[in-house]
Amino acid sequence: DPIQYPDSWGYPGVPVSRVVVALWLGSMAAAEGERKKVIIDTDPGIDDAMAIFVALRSPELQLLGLTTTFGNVHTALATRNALHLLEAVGRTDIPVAEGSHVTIKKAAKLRIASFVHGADGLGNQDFPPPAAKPVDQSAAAFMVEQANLYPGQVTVVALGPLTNLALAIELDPSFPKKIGQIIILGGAYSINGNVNPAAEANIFGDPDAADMVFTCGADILAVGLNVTHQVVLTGSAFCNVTISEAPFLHFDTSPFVTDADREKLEQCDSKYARYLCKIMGIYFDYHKDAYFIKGVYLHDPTTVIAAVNPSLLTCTEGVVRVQTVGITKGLTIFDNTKKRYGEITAWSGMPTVKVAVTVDAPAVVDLMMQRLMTDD
Ligand SMILES: O=c1[nH]cnc2c1ncn2[C@@H]1O[C@H](CO)[C@@H](O)[C@H]1O
Repeated sequence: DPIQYPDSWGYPGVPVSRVVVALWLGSMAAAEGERKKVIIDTDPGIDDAMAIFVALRSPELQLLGLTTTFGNVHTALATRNALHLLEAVGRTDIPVAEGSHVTIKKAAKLRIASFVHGADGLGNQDFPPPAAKPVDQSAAAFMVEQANLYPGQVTVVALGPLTNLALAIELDPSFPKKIGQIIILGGAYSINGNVNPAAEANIFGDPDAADMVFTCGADILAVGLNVTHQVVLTGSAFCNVTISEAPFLHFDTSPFVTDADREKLEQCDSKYARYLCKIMGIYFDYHKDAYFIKGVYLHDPTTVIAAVNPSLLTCTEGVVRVQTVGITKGLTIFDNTKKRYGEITAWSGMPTVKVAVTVDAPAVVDLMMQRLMTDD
């Protein structure tokens, strides 16, 4: 039966049936359903902490869970840190599933980047152990379960080595078709790596797993150092650069920067910014030592933002294979598929992936700052 709306609703005197109301409510529900369901596979990690907070603060995303891996820290510590980060911002409603402690080939000797993030992965802050525990399910099993629960709708944002995703593919060969998208922070496309001139850290961490994932046929977007090295959170205050380093500086040498992003974070009072400012120092020190810059690369937040607002990046499409042995172990080689080679290659007939080529870096930094500088 018709409902009479008040004039102020813009339906003067027009009876609107309950069907219309039902449709309207239905579309509200659809809008809720349109939040992108995301699993973040992570090895926290200072920029992982930033990325997880950006995800938590983004209404475009629904964080289904965190899965943990090795890389910046060992997996057990990654799990502890993931639980701790959720606890620090009051989001213990989000499950954490622990991932593999070894590479896909069961190698236990891992390359851990504690020199980038501190021995505890979070700036050596001596945080107390979290009260919560991970769920009783492996990271790979959690990914497979969620992909089956919401076929075609789940995005995995992979911020560490790709072992858990490779295990998910082994566990369920239909996983690549059921997962909506995989956004990978990994590789260095036509530029040097950060472990050595050939390799980026996440791919170097488990090149065999990476090659499996890149060739699995899923909808994949790879965000490499060629993109993330353009996205810099600028640092504040005095920069201790000696004159001998000056020829290598990418940025100006003026000792004081007053409008730096770090300073803005320090001056605001959100719980996210407060937490991050506590742990960020060592990440800044590392960038000063390694790259001679007054700022830090936003690898992980940029990758989460590729899920939040894909229009901030452009990409190309082709086949990516990973070198798994030798001095170029971890090298990602992209075939643009524009040439028909005279012989069959390791790239021939392989599924294509998308590789990010440009980024609106100021917009990515702005979006991250916006999300982190306000509370819920
Ligand atoms: O020099 C490095 N060596 C190892 N890992 C690094 C380095 N710089 C950053 N990351 C970490 O690895 C990912 C990007 O490759 C990021 O997650 C970052 O935290």
